[in-house]
Amino acid sequence: MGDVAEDKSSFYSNAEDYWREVPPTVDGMLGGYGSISSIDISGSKAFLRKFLGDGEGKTGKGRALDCGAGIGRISKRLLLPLFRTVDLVDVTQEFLDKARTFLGDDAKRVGNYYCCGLQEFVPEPDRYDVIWIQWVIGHLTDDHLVAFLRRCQKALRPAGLIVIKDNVSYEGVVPDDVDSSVCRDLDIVRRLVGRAGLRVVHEEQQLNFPKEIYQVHTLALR
Ligand SMILES: C[S@@+](CC[C@H](N)C(=O)[O-])C[C@H]1O[C@@H](n2cnc3c(N)ncnc32)[C@H](O)[C@@H]1O
Repeated sequence: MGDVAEDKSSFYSNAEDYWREVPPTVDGMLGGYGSISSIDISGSKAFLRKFLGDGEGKTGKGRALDCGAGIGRISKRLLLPLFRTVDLVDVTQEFLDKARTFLGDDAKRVGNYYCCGLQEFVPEPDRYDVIWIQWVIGHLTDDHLVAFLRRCQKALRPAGLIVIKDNVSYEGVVPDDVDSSVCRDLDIVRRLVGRAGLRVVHEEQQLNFPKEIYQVHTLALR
């Protein structure tokens, strides 16, 4: 990832400082683009439905993990409607506190709220049917992302699936000094996924997002 994250500790602490100041709202989660949340969720639902079901080789609907969950925007409208139980992990405690009310009645079906950076988080082995990682990989260094994906693979149930949905740059690694993150191009993301020993089993571009923002791609991994 070059120089950007050479000083790893400030790369992470600057991001934590940034997110601590962001309001715990859908708009806050999406950098002022709260209005695209419905399109995002509809696209994700259609993507995930291709894999879920009861037959041989289908992904189960028991338990999902929402990574970099924030206030639970994705848990509320995508994961809790599809899975019996959902765990949330995020580095910002205030967002997880907000999730408890934001998720309403369905908060009953949240198993755990883990306040932890993904660079340190160890999901329990053999636990999840789906591990959803959206708009957060840019906060991890290359090595930490690869290591996290490896731990995620161990945490999957049979026929389980890891999904990365994130911004992709046109070319190379584009740093964002405001929130202390990077945006990688699709080839770089695919290479890191390969280094983690995972295979891309399906890939789509999210359509109908505003033209001025990064392209967003969704990758299903096993
Ligand atoms: C752009 S928001 C996306 C939230 C959610 N995934 C969504 O799409 O609504 C990024 C989230 O990542 C969290 N975050 C930032 N760095 C993190 C890290 N190293 N580990 C875990 N979460 C992190 C922030 O607290 C914030 O909730």
